[in-house]
Amino acid sequence: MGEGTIIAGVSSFYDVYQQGAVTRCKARGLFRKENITPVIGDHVRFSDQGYLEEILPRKNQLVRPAAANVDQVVVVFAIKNPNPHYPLLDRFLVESAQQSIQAVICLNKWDLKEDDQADEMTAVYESAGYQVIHTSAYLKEGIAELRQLLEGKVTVFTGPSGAGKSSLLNAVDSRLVLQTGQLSEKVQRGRNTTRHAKLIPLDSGNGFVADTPGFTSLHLEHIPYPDLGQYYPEFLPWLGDCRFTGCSHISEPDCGVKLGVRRGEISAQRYDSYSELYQEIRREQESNRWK
Ligand SMILES: Nc1nc2c(ncn2[C@@H]2O[C@H](COP(=O)(O)OP(=O)(O)OP(=O)(O)O)[C@@H](O)[C@H]2O)c(=O)[nH]1
Ligand SMILES: [Zn+2]
Repeated sequence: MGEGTIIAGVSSFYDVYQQGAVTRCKARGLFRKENITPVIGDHVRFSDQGYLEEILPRKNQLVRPAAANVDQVVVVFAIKNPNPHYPLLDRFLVESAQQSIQAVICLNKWDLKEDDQADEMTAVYESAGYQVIHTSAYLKEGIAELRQLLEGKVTVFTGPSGAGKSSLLNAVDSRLVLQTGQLSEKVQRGRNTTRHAKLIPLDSGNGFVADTPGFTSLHLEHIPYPDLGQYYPEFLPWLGDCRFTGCSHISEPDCGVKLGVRRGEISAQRYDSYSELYQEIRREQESNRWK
């Protein structure tokens, strides 16, 4: 009997990583009957005959990509080319928060910086409680910090297409991208090719990363709209000041969150993106209720 981490899955076979060695295992019918699908990141036990026997309890589960036991999500945005779309960044952050996964923001292409905008954004997100790192895959800046961040953890890279996720992974450890085969796939089949997500073991043998194809939009209608405010960490200290329980922080009087915005403790940009997202998912969920 062995124990390890699933790093890749293709139909009903799974590659299980255990101290540098990979064993290809087959899932038993048992899992299908119980409606359990093994995913990358799963800690599993497998038999000497190469069957998956047991999936150990998951600490969390990410939907896109399907992965379990993720320690952190690194959300990569370029400061230019393409220009950052901050409401989309907020959606990535909300999705991680909802799954109780720590998110770190990586502002890439720092070599293209021309004005103070990226510094201002850094301040907005740092004051909201996020760790923000600055990188340039071109100039190899911030790469040591990024590498350190990955050590000993299971990390999923996400962010819009073209932000530089593959380039950063390549700068951290050239084997990472070679193993995903992504660069060559891109050349052969054009951009945005879909692949199965894989966990790639870091050079040090301690930690894994998964790259994901870039998203250009992210729908969050699975998040109940009354909960949305909980996923903006800078709102939390103000929630106790709302007069009404279940306050939407939009139209009610005596709202703690709005007070935080007036006092300059919550960024107006973050509040506006909250309010827009709230109304969008509320509309969606209310119209579904009558279907
Ligand atoms: N100037 C500059 N360009 C970069 C940097 N990092 C990546 N690029 C360029 O940005 C483009 C997109 O980089 P990728 O690494 O393919 O981006 P990605 O996020 O993996 O994109 P998808 O696979 O589509 O999700 C490429 O042309 C890179 O050469 C950087 O730090 N500075
Ligand atoms: Zn409120």
